[in-house]
Amino acid sequence: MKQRDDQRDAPIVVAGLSKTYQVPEREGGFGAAVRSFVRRRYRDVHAVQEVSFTIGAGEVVGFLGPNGAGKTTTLKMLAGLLHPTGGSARVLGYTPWERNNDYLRTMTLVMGQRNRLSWDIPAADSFLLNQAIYRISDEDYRRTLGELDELLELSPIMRKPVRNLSLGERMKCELAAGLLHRPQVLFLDEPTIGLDITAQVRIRNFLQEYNRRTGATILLTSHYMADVTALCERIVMIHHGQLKYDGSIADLSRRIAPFKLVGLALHDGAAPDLSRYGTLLPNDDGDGKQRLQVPAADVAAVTTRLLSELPVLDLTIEDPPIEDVIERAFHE
Ligand SMILES: Nc1ncnc2c1ncn2[C@@H]1O[C@H](COP(=O)(O)OP(=O)(O)OP(=O)(O)O)[C@@H](O)[C@H]1O
Repeated sequence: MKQRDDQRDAPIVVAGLSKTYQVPEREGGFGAAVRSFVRRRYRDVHAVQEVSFTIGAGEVVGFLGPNGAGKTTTLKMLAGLLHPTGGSARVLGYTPWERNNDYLRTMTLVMGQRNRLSWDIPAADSFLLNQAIYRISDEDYRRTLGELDELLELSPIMRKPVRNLSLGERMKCELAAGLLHRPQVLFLDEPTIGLDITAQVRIRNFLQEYNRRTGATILLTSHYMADVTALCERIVMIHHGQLKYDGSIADLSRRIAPFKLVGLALHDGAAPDLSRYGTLLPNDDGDGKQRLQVPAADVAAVTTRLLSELPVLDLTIEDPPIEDVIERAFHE
């Protein structure tokens, strides 16, 4: 069914979305294996439970959660690969799992851990196949490939068989294959997984630029917080399939970790009792500084005292690492 009536509204609207998998269950041993042929028992795995969120046009949102939280299951439902057990979702006005061709031509799902390029042929050949599948005109194909080449530097790599590419080169080609049809909505599942820092930064910069140029809406999962802080102002967090947080990283940080870290280097020989100024943290940064955890509201007063009372060589004020904030939020 074609449903373009609410396209003016938010491109992604998820309401009470749920997915329960039925997993066959049996005990170990030969007897149990035989019995399971006769009567198979199933266990319910509630992978996604009544999750709701709305994503506006052009937003880049980080979708976070620990292993097994239900992120991939949610993305697969939104990409039309899985039917939910409950709730609804509308993406660009379509119900994803109805798999309307117009819908499939306007979104993409790129999974960092799955290959969709053929291993034995050059990516350039898979791109041509995608041109045919998505019915992209020659003119649009040339233009988009040109842009992707400019941003991802594909020319040196797209004519080699995919099996001969490095992980980072393959990921660039995977992204290009997923974007040739210029989707308006991108679901990205760990797009930088396994890449070295340089390649991660490249992909990150590319996604930023793609979003700026095309206004595409992006929902992405990543276990690298640097991806999330660089790309997303907003995060949606799930845990055990349930929505845990939806909002800005800064608000989460203020709520979960309302303190700052004051880094302090003192002149040689000075060894005062720093616990009078805040909570002294183990020094594991290797930068020779001691770190004090200080309530955000007291930072100005505490640093004034430190500077006037101690022989300070260097003093820094830092936000708590985002990894710590997210970790605390999951266990709140
Ligand atoms: N096809 C399946 N059949 C049965 N259970 C599944 C299936 N796919 C996922 N699950 C289970 O559903 C839950 C959510 O899995 P999902 O892959 O969506 O999590 P995730 O947040 O993407 O995790 P990760 O960060 O490890 O990739 C897990 O308990 C997982 O074991």
